[in-house]
Amino acid sequence: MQNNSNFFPKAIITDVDGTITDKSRRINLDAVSAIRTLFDNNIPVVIASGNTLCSLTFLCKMLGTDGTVICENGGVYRVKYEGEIRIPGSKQVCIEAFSRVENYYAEKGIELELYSPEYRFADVAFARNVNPDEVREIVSDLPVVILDSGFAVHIQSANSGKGNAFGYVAYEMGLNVSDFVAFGDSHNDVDMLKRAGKGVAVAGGDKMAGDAADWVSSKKYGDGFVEGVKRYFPSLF
Ligand SMILES: O=C(O)COP(=O)(O)O
Ligand SMILES: [Mg+2]
Repeated sequence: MQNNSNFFPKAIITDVDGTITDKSRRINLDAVSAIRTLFDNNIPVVIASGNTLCSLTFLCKMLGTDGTVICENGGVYRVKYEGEIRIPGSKQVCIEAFSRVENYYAEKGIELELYSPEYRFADVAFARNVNPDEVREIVSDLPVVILDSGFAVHIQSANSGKGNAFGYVAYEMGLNVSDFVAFGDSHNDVDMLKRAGKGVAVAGGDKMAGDAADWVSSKKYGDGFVEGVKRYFPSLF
């Protein structure tokens, strides 16, 4: 994190759900417009989410970015559409951990709903009908981390968070993480918010994101994202 007031960011990295969407995952149209303004002014926009590569590729096409994405919370990343798909995460350890979690809850009569398992290369994501802290406890001896995006619980292999992939992506782009403003709303954004030159947490998100950020917007979700973009790129608006 940088604290100097002479901070001139060269790029942004942003979370999706809860940051450029509202709580029901409807995209904020002013956020779309702000992303387009940035990109059209040669400010790279990296999309970093717990979502899958195929859904984020489609989102990038619609937004009009160059396709640079961090997916599955850092389990997968790619620089530009034509870049190689890189998979620092290990799905096998996540599947093993999930099977333990699934059995634990099955004994209590609770079924876990997987999210798009057929499209995931690296992590396991499921519905938040159980407590993420309890899930963490169940697999505490395994080489996995449990992330809570506020929209899903994710099982990741250790060292495959958004923050790690952020470092790799920035390097491939010829930038430093300190050149970026990062935007997020949740626990799964914490390492990314801390690594960036400036971290912005949008209002309405969880406390951990707010604590990790340099600045918290006064407006919620996508409106907070736009507020942050205008704050750090005033000359473009
Ligand atoms: O996939 C999720 O759990 C939510 O994704 P996010 O990282 O864009 O908030
Ligand atoms: Mg989010």
